[in-house]
Amino acid sequence: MSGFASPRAQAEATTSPGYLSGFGNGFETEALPGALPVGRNSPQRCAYGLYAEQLSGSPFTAPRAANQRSWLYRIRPSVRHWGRFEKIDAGWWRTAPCTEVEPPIAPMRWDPIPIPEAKLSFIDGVHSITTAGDAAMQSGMAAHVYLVTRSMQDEAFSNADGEMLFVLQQGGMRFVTEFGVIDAAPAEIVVIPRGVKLRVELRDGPARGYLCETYGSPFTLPERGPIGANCLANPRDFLTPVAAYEDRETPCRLVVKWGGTLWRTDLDHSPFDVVAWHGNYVPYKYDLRRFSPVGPLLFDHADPSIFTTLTAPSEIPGTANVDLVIFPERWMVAEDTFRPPWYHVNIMSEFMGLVFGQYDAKPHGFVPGGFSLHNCMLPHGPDAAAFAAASEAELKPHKLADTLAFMFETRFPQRLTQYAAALPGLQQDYLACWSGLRRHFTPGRR
Ligand SMILES: O=C(O)Cc1cc(O)ccc1O
Ligand SMILES: [Fe+2]
Repeated sequence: MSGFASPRAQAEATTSPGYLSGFGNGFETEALPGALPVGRNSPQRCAYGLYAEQLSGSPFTAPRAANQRSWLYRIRPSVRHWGRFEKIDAGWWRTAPCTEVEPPIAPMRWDPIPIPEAKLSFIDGVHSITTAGDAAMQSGMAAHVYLVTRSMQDEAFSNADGEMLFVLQQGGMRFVTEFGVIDAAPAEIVVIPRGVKLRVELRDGPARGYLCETYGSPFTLPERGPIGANCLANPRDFLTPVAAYEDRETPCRLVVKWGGTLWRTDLDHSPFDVVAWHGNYVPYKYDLRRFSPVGPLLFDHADPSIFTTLTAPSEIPGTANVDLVIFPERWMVAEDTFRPPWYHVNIMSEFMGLVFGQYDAKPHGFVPGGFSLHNCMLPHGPDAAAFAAASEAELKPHKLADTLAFMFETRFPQRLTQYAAALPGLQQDYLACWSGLRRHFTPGRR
């Protein structure tokens, strides 16, 4: 899987100018001709007086399929972006273990959080809803809602605690990273690996969306098994930015999340100073509408794992630290089948959000920007209205159109944050959506 590309070939090979296509490739890209050493990583002197630096996203000795690192050729090594740090208030950002609230033994659902008037950068705008596992054990995750009303300016952020997966719901955002620039819009996801510096800017007004922070291994593509070599999320639809750098000797504030604490230092230059890089430890974006769903063609409702877009595996096979599962537009064709999700009690815990449209199991009450939590072993399923409609529906082929929901599904029970427990949009009557599910049992009649 070589991503070799000269600057000219890059432009020809990518679907969009400014991006390299593929997942897990050994990419290479340079913003100045000849900035990348040829055939070696650490020449005695790098071109243009750059420093060479390796960024290791996996242990050196990780098996080939999981081995991730990139080589960065930059104006200063990262250690020169490191100053005297002081702790700053983490706002509503929480890190596992976070035991401030005892998790309620109930399915829960929230209305969308309104975007406030106050000026919130991405760093101030992370509002944690759940945390799971333990960041210091490099295991578990957190589900957040971000509310961003101002661009970061002369500021940079990096997260040592985990990889960040953004699901954009409202408002486009520009992610300026050490590897280059990613522009993303609602229905796209953006993944920023652990330790990669970024600056988040708004593109068209305030933004709201979801953020999964995964403390364990990075997200990767799931195996396709008997599905074969195509469909689901196809590697070529993942886009990584080409190198772009700032040569700016002006003040910049760097905030690093490390051990659940936000640390701040002041630099006298921009840390986005990577002129060229190569490797497979990279940020990327993906348009969820490119996902090619595969599903039941004759009868029954398959497990939602058929819609796994990315998986962050744990040490236990098939038991993800966290999966990103999506519920995209698709045709429903199964005969003699209750087509919406079945009723369910699950060892994995399910955080769900809605990017746009309606979700078939919950036609009302679960709205774009809202979210729900169906924790470990807590029963849930279609609400009474969805059950009634699906039980009576004429089973013609039917398109679930204009819809995009998703789930962060983790092996760990999710703890609720104080912030989420106190949100005015927490639906106190969520259980009532199932109260219309009356008994229909008639032992005398089949
Ligand atoms: O709505 C949910 O809870 C998610 C979900 C979807 C599905 O199709 C089957 C099971 C399941 O948990
Ligand atoms: Fe479920």
